[in-house]
Amino acid sequence: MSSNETPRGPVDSSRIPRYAGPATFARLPRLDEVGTADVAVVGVPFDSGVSYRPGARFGGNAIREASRLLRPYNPAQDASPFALAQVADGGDIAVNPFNINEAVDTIEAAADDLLGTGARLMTLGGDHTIALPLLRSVAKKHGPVALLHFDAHLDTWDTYFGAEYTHGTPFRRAVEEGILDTSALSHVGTRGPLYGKQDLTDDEKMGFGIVTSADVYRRGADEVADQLRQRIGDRPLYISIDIDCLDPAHAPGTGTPEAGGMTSRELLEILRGLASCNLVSADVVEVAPAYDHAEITSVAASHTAYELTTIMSRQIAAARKDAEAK
Ligand SMILES: N=C(N)NCCCC(=O)O
Ligand SMILES: [Zn+2]
Ligand SMILES: [Zn+2]
Repeated sequence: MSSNETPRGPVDSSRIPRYAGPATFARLPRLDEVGTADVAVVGVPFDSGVSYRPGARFGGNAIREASRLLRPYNPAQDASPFALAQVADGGDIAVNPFNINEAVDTIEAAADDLLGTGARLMTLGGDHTIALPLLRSVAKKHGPVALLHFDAHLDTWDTYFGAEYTHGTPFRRAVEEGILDTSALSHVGTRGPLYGKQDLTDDEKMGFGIVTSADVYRRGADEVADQLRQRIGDRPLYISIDIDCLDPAHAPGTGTPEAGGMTSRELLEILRGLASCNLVSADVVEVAPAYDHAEITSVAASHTAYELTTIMSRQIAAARKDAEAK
């Protein structure tokens, strides 16, 4: 979208019932309807990398369905994200469910194409395996990126059944490949049993700092966001959100649930506290609707993606304004 075009926003829910018609994220136009977008929301229906309950391949569409109730003005960030920039639903990246290596390559190539148009990506998973090809693509464009990883799990394990590409291993691969800025890596919401203490030592050696879910509870969202912001500075930032960072009470619909997690309020508040960071792309993964109830998980995921797209839209609009002033 050039600066003098008005973005095409969501369907007006005061005229067309929000439950009518096919679901796109937040009832936004499809990418093919607008040509190019500043932020492309893309589904990745892939869950062949999971170690426990399957079903995250249906996550993206569940999030789209739950996002019908999102409204165009976000008071928490005082912004109308879909008016500030063109946000559009790019549909799904169709990947091979029987061949993980091929799926990983397909995701990377599709992300290259989308990022090549100048869009930032808001990806809806899918299991956490998909973060690796997305990070590869983002790093090709921006160089090694800062990573903020919200998750109950570390996802820096080495292999499962000898497999390198799984939902428990994306960030170890990413560190090995040199696509992350190891001076700004953080896990948030970490908790639950590990295989051994070595998991933590390995993780620390890779450069990760950990904010546990208990830390979030004790210190509060604002203080946690302040600390993260300082660590990230103005580096290009990728945010990866495994919905199991939330307590199973807030996100039952996921494949590897762990007790003692963050509330959805804490997650949303931390994200809002990061609004000044240079967010280049993000994902929300591990929504498995078969274990969900009353769309609890997909509603939380849709609001999470809404905050993330709001951050991106605000930055795009601010950058445009700066460029125009010059
Ligand atoms: N990324 C997610 N959701 N889970 C990783 C858990 C890996 C394990 O079963 O040890
Ligand atoms: Zn997890
Ligand atoms: Zn994960």
